[in-house]
Amino acid sequence: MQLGVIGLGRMGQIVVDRCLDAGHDVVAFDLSAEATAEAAGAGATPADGVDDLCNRLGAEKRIWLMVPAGDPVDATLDDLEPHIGEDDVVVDGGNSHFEESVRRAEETDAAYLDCGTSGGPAGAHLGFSLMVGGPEWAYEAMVPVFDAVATGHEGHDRMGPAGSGHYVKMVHNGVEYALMQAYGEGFELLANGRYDLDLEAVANTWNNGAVIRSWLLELCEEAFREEGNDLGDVADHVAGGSTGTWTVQEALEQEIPVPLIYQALAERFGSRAPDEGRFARRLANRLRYGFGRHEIERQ
Ligand SMILES: NC(=O)C1=CN([C@@H]2O[C@H](COP(=O)(O)OP(=O)(O)OC[C@H]3O[C@@H](n4cnc5c(N)ncnc54)[C@H](O)[C@@H]3O)[C@@H](O)[C@H]2O)C=CC1
Ligand SMILES: O=C(CO)[C@H](O)[C@H](O)COP(=O)(O)O
Repeated sequence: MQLGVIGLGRMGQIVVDRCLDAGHDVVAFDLSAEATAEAAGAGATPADGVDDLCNRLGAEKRIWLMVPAGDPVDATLDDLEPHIGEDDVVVDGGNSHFEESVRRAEETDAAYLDCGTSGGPAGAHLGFSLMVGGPEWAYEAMVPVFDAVATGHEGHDRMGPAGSGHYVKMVHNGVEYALMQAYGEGFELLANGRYDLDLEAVANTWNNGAVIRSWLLELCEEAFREEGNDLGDVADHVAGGSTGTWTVQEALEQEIPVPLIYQALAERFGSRAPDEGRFARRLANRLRYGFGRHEIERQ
């Protein structure tokens, strides 16, 4: 199958690589010529703009957007608009707000799939978990690509109509915040508690059979191994926060209590005050690098 990929950063490059590995033809474009060249080096056909990318795709175009959420998605859709019609499929694999995705699905001539993507750059070899919203026929048309980009056939599913994929991913991120906060608080207590503990060893023991084992806990283990038991110079500052804010806003609107997710979000905002040296926040800062390759802020 032939796929156009627009946005070739940490995540888009993996979409390209995994599609090429699965035998698909990829036409790739990024505003950064360096990123486009990297995709070409992996075997994709480089395009020098959205027009060029579309001209290189045949009929029934299949296009994956992996640009930052917000204006870059709308700008790319504006550029695509003269080239796409009802037989084409556009996938937005970024962290867009679900309501924006509903609007875009209504405004776009092509079938529009909002695709929540989880796994981060570190999941390159394993594949992603994909939560897809939009028309069923378009989802079915993209299955060969989803099979390649996800962990396999079980790694993707259609959640429902337009917006539902990004809605599920938004809630996923809220859960991610709360889990990070829970691990952070536990390790903060252990780091400052009664015993002189090796936290990497604790995390390793928990990861082998404990009820609370998980990938995030494996990333805690990696953080202690690489930064040291006291997390070295990792700062008490947690960036990000938009997807968690959306989750809490939606919970308020639906009158669903989400106190843990709210508290985790509040801790992030609290971390923006002068450095208090909170261990839980320093671990969250380091974990965001672990799963998303978001820059570690250091003291
Ligand atoms: N990093 C992560 O762990 C995850 C990221 N995401 C989402 O995936 C999307 C992409 O994230 P990353 O790859 O991490 O970002 P990134 O910053 O590494 O890459 C974004 C790329 O898009 C390019 N770009 C920006 N505007 C463009 C435009 N108008 N046309 C063409 N290229 C353009 C940039 O030059 C850059 O190469 C975001 O929505 C992000 O929230 C989703 C899941 C996990
Ligand atoms: O989606 C992700 C992980 O699942 C990204 O890493 C995202 O950037 C994390 O959310 P935020 O930036 O709101 O902390």
